[in-house]
Amino acid sequence: MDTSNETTPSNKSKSYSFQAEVAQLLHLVTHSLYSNPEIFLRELVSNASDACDKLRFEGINNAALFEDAPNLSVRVSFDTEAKTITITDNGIGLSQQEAIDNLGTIAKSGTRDFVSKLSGDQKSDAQLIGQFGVGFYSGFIVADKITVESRRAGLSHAEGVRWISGGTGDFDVETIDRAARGTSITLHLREDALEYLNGWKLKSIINKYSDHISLPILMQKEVWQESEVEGEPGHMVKTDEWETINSASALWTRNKKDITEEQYIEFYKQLSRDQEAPLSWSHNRVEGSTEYTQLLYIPAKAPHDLFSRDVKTGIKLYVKRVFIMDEAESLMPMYLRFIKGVIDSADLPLNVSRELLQESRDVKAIREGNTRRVLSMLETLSSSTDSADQEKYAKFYAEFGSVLKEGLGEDFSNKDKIAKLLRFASTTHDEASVSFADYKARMKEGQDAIYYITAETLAAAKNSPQLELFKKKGIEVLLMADRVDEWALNFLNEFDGTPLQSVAKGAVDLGKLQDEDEKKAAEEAAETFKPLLERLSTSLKDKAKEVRVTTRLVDSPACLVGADGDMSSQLARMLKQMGQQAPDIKPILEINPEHALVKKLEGSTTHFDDLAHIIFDQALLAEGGLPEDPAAYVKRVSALLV
Ligand SMILES: Nc1ncnc2c1ncn2[C@@H]1O[C@H](COP(=O)(O)OP(=O)(O)OP(=O)(O)O)[C@@H](O)[C@H]1O
Repeated sequence: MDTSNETTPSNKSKSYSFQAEVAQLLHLVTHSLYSNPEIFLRELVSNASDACDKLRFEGINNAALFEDAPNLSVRVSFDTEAKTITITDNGIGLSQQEAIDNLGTIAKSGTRDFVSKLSGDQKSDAQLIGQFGVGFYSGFIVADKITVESRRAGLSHAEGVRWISGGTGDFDVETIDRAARGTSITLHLREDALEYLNGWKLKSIINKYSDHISLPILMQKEVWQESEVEGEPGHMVKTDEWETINSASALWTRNKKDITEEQYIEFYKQLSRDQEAPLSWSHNRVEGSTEYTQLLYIPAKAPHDLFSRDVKTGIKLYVKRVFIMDEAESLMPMYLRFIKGVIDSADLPLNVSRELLQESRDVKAIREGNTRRVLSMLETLSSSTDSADQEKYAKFYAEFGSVLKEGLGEDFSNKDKIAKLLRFASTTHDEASVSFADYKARMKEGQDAIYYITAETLAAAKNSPQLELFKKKGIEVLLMADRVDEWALNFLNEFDGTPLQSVAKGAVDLGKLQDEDEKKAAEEAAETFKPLLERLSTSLKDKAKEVRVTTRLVDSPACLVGADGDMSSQLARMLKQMGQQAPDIKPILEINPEHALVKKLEGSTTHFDDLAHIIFDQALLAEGGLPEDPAAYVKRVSALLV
C-alpha cells in the first residue's frame, strides 16, 4: 500500500488509493458486461467461510478468540428499502491495517500475474475474469458501493474498522466501535442488480454454489402473507427466525452415494478456482493404521504457473474437519502438484505445523496413499476402451504429461507405473499417443531395444539424420521433444525387461537387425577410410571427440552422436540456456562413407579444412544446434559457392 496516497477527507476517516492492479481490475469488473454476475455471492460466502476456518485454526492455541460466540456461521440478509445485501460472518475478522492491506492490494502473485495478462479488450478480458473469479472485488459486479465493517478476533470493541469504497480509485477507512467479532460486507446494489433483493433468488444461488460449505449459512425465514387489502396479491415477509439453507456438512464427509456429480464438480470449482469441470475424481475413506478421507481431482487444464519455481501443490489439509492449511506440499509428490483436493486426517494433531508434517509417519502414509490413488486413476483412464475416457486421457496428457515425466526421477518406487502412463510420438505416429507397451507390441523380430531420439522440436527429431537407417529398415523410433524427456529418460533404462536405447548415443548397434554383410561392409569402410578419418580428426580436433565411419546414415553425409554415458548436446544446450552449469561436451562426428560429399572429401587437397568444418557445422545444424562461429561457417560456404 502506498501510504503517500493518504488524504484526510474528515476527522474520522482516511482515504487511500487502491494499488494500480486493483484499480485496473475494478475498472474491468464494473465496466465489462459480466457474463455471470451471481458468482459475487459465491465469492463472498467463500471468503466468509475462509475467515471462520482461520478463526478455528487460530483458536486451537488460543480459545479466548472465540469470545462468547463459539458457533461459527455465515448470515446472508437483504433490505429492499435500502437496496442492500449483507453477508456477515463471525470468523477471524480484520484489523484496520489488515483491511487496508487486504482490501486495497492484490496479495496473491497468481492474481497479479493474471491482471497483468489483461489486454484492455473488454470482451476477452471479461471472459478471462469470468474464468478466474476475482474474490472480494466481485462484489462490485452488482454494487456501486461496498461497506465492510469488521473487528478482528482478540481486539477490543473500540478497535473495529469501517471500510467504504465506490469501486473506483480509492477507499475510506475509519475506526468504529463494533461489538460483534468478524466481518459484515454490505453491498449497495446498482439499479441494474435489484433482482437480487429476493430471498428465493439468493437461496437458490447459495444452494447452487455454496451448498458444500461446512458452516451453516443462515437466512431469515420468510412466510407468505396475504394482503390486507382485498383483491391485492400477498407477499413474503421476513420473520425473526434464522434458518440454515445449506447442507452445512463438508462435502467430503458425506457418503459418496449422497453426492451428485454436479456437487462434486461445483466443489472442485470452488476449491481450485478453475471454471472448467475436472476430468476425473476419486473420493475414499481410507482405513487402517492411518485413517483419513481423500477427495482428489484431476483438473482438465494446467494452471499458468505449473512450471514456475514457487508453484505449490493443490491439497488442502483438514484434521477432523478443521481446516489446517492450503498447499500442503508434504501430502503429494511434486510431479503430481497439479492434483487438487482435500485430505481430512483423523490422526494428526490439530496444531500440526508444516515442519512437523514433513517428519510425520502418518503424513508419509497419506502421501503414499495419495500417489497410489492418483496413479491408479490415471491408469484406469489411460487403459479404458471407452472413447470418452481415451479423449480425457489425451487431454490430460497434453496438459500434464511433462510434469508426470518428472516422476521418473522423483519417485523411484513408482517408476514402472509412471512409465506405463507415458505417451510419445514416433516415426509412425505423429500424435503423442504411443506407449512403451504399444511400441513393444510392434517391435520387429530380432529387435531387442526400444529406440528413441531426443531433439529440441518434434520436426527436428523426425528429420534427424540419425533416423535414416531405422527408416530404411522400417524400425519405429520414439520421438521425444519435450524439454524434460532427456533428463527423465536418464532414470529409465528399460521398460518391462526391454532396454531403452537412444539412437543418438554410442555406436549403432542394431544387433540381430543388421545382417552380416552390412557389418562386414562397415568394417571394411572403416579400414579404407582410416587416412581420411585421421585427417578429419586433426582438422576438427577442437570440435569433435572422435571421427568415425557409420552405417546409420543413408542420405546425409554426417551426423553428431554422443559417447555412451555423456550428456547429450541438447541437454547441455538446454542447461546453458537456463543459466545452469553444463560440461563442455565434444560430440563424435560420424560420416557416411557412401555419401558423395564424403567421397569428394577423400580426394580433396585444396579446401579440405574448410570442408571438414562445414560438414561438422552442418551436422550440428541438422540436430537443431548452431555453429559455434556462424560467421566463419557462412564465409566458408560462400567461398565454396563462388
Ligand atoms: N469475510 C472476511 N473476513 C476476513 N477477511 C476477509 C474477508 N473477506 C476478505 N478478507 C480478506 O481479504 C483478502 C482478499 O480477499 P479476496 O477474496 O480478494 O482474495 P483471497 O480470498 O485471498 O483470494 P481468492 O478469493 O482468489 O481465494 C483475503 O485474503 C482476506 O485476508
